[in-house]
Amino acid sequence: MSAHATAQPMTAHKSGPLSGTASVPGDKSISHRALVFGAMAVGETKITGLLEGQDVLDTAKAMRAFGATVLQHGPGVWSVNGVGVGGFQEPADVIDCGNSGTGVRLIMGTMATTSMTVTFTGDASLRKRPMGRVTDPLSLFGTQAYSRKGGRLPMTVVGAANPVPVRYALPVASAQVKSAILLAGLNAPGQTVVIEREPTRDHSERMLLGFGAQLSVEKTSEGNVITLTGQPELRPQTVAVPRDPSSAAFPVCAALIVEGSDIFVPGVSQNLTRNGLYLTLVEMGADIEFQNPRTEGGEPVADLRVRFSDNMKGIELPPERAPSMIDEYPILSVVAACSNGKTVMRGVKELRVKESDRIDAMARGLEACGVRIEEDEDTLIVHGMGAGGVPGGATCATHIDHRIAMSFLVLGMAAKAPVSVDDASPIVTSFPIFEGLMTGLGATLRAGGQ
Ligand SMILES: O=C(O)C1=C[C@@H](OP(=O)(O)O)[C@@H](O)[C@H](O)C1
Ligand SMILES: C=C(OP(=O)(O)O)C(=O)O
Repeated sequence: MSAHATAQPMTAHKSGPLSGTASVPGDKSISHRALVFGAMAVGETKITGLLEGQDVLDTAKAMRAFGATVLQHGPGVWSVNGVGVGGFQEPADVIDCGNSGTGVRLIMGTMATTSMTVTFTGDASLRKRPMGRVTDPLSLFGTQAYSRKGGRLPMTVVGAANPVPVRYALPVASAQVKSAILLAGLNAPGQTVVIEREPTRDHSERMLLGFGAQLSVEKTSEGNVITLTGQPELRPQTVAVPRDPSSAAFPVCAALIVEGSDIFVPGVSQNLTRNGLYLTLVEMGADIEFQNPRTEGGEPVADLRVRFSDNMKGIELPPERAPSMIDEYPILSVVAACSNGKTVMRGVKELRVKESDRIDAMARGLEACGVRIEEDEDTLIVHGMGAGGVPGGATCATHIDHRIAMSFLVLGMAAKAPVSVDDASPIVTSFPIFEGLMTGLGATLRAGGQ
């Protein structure tokens, strides 16, 4: 099942100017949700622009195991014939979510308030990640979970047959935890309330409303108070998945640091819960034009024209921005290395529980490439070496983490000497066309190490 059973080393060489259009695939968060919410609805949900990355394909497989009919009709064009949570069947085998935290946590939420018992597992990366953050609040509904030590997968979840609604204040800023509780709340009679002090990506709230859920969001001094009324089934939808701003980050950042580049990146989300990287890059002095702002698939988007920016400056990022760019810190740290002065990222300890410990992975790889780093549990500081100033010439460990692999390959496009990654195979989880898209812009990526 693992997308990365065999390691695939890859090397990025210093690139000439990048040019052309970078059309990135569909948003991963919205793609997972389209499949899961579609399965929880009764009837046919039609999806266009679905990300066909391994994480999302694993969620499609899981939804089939619960009894939904999930079909691909063409590239990105899918349908889900949902049976509603009430019509879910107990999967006959273990649900393997591969590399995907979003997949496993959302799916736990969907079955937490049913009378089913489901065993979940994942690849070596997912089996290290904490699941207690989801099963603790789910236990308030009456759900039980039996896991390996430390709340790790494999884990068996026994749904609550007679769930009670829940009121829960999130102790960590996590859209996955928020979403799992909301999905469990759908099958609990009465009102389930989730309070988030710091806003996290709001795709579940937006999409659940489209799928006919009764949900309100109130902004209070405690933060966002999200109230959802339990109801037996959702209404099927037509979902047009917008492009993924977290994937767009890679060609955008590559163009900013590769001398002479000038690229066009259409349809990048301007959703305030996702656009922290783009705000940060502008503050650092990036040459990005935001053109043709509009709404696509229910999300505010703009087309980006991005040009090489040889005089970007390091900044201190406001910690409260972290949830809106949580997956973008690895690639930001590459831009920081190619900027002048230091970039200070505080309040980022969540990065330690992603596909890898991303603070450690970026720190070690950047150091190997000649960049000075400071770090503590919750902080990463990168001392910039200016455009074209990073020596490179190292092989960086990716720890089964797609974003670490892509970040170091982008660094190799701008560094003095090639940069290799020990394993590029995890890239298929979120950005299966990364290699073709980047080489199409003019990058030189070669299979194998140095
Ligand atoms: O809800 C989602 O789709 C996601 C939420 C984030 O995780 P957390 O909820 O753990 O912050 C993010 O890192 C992940 O890539 C996708
Ligand atoms: C953290 C990520 O994904 P997930 O939590 O779904 O594995 C990511 O894509 O960067």
